Amino acid sequence: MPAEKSGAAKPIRVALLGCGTVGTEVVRLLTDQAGELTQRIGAPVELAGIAVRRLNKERDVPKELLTTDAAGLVTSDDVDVVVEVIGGIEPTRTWLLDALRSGKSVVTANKALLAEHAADLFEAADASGADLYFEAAVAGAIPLLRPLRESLAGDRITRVMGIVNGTTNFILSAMDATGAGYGETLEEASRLGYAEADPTADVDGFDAASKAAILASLAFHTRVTAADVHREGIAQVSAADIAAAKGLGRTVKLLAICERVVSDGTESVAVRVHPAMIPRSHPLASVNGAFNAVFVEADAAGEMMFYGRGAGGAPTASAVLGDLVAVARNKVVSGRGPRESAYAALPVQPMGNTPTRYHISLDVADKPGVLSQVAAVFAEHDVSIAAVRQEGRTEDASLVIVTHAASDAALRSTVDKIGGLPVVREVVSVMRVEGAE
Ligand SMILES: NC(=O)C1=CN([C@@H]2O[C@H](COP(=O)(O)OP(=O)(O)OC[C@H]3O[C@@H](n4cnc5c(N)ncnc54)[C@H](O)[C@@H]3O)[C@@H](O)[C@H]2O)C=CC1
Ligand SMILES: N[C@@H](CC=O)C(=O)O
Ligand code: NA
Repeated sequence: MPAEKSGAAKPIRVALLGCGTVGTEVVRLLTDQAGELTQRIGAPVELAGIAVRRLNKERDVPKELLTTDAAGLVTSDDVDVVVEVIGGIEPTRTWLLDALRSGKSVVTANKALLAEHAADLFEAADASGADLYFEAAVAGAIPLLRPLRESLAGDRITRVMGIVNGTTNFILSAMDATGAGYGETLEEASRLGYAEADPTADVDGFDAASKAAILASLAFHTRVTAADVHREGIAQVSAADIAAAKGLGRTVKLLAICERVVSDGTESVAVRVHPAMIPRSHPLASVNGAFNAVFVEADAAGEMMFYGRGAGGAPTASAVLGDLVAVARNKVVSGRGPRESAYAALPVQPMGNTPTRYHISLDVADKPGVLSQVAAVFAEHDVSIAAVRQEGRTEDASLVIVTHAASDAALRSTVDKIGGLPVVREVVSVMRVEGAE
């Protein structure tokens, strides 16, 4: 009789690395749902140990499981699966490679590690036949990586675009809704467990860039690392930018955009993270707080939207537990989940070549000929103007310009040259524009 039907299946022994915001919730869910998980997996799941940095910190987890010997735990014969919720590159990379090489399946929420070292980790997993799952690493609780790796594996994905960082979305939403300050909102995001241990990873766009690299790799069957992603954070987004967006019926969001590009018959990928103005009528405009939402476009399936909680202890632990059930089920039937799929080996297009649209808000001298001087700079760079609005008949006139799509390099040079015109007092706001009017 198969082990899962006999009721005497060997327990799946789990090593947990890290017991912070996410780790504590993983322990809680594992404990609260132990009976149901056994039914779903066909074997009980048991915690073999929890690796922490300090043993004496107050935590609501079984004290007898705590250890500071993570290296010993991950290769212990008593462990079948390693769940990593520490974060960072080292020493977690070494521990996870050791675990995979010794045949233990790995579940991790660590996007920074995956975005830099996926190739090594998958290679180690292949060498021993272990599983590597990481649903929590992108868009927290939202099932997104499993759909890309499995459900859409028969289709051709052309674009993945969305909001993948809860902390910055929390900050931008508050700035837009109440005019709240940047610093106080970031503190609140950290208190709620959304921000990374070093929140500059969130605000400077590193976290979203790691997630974009993972999404592009899975969607396009290629290898994209964080270093391949054009990255801009939200530190430069000012109250003036938010006000300018509002004036145009738009709002500002930090977007991750992964696209397949075909030029002269050659295929490449473009992967970028930057703030952008989107119309308030756009579905992403109503994604607020720590929520995430991601659009996926595929040739046969068309457009899909994935929406839910992108950060926080319990939502992230939900994704970790889903992966744990998957790898435990595979262990029970001696099966394996999907391996790395990077056969396409597509080049990454530089940001300068990527077509984008800009919103530019200028403080100009209101005298005859200003508009024509500004328009001449656009023409010189082959950038076509979609809309112009001039306001004020005093010394403090403002000129708001929205362009049609042009290469990002041409738009950047246009802005630089305009900023140097004597009639332009200040370039008040420059931001990319996404989404149809
Ligand atoms: N908090 C969230 O909303 C989400 C977090 N993640 C990822 O989950 C991972 C964990 O995040 P959080 O729980 O929020 O972080 P956290 O900072 O609350 O927890 C990490 C824990 O690891 C411990 N730790 C650090 N170095 C250690 C070492 N050498 N040995 C043992 N323990 C060590 C820390 O003391 C801390 O308790 C990170 O990779 C993060 O990017 C992913 C999605 C959402
Ligand atoms: N710091 C991240 C946590 C989830 O990945 C975020 O804010 O989205
Ligand atoms: Na997810």
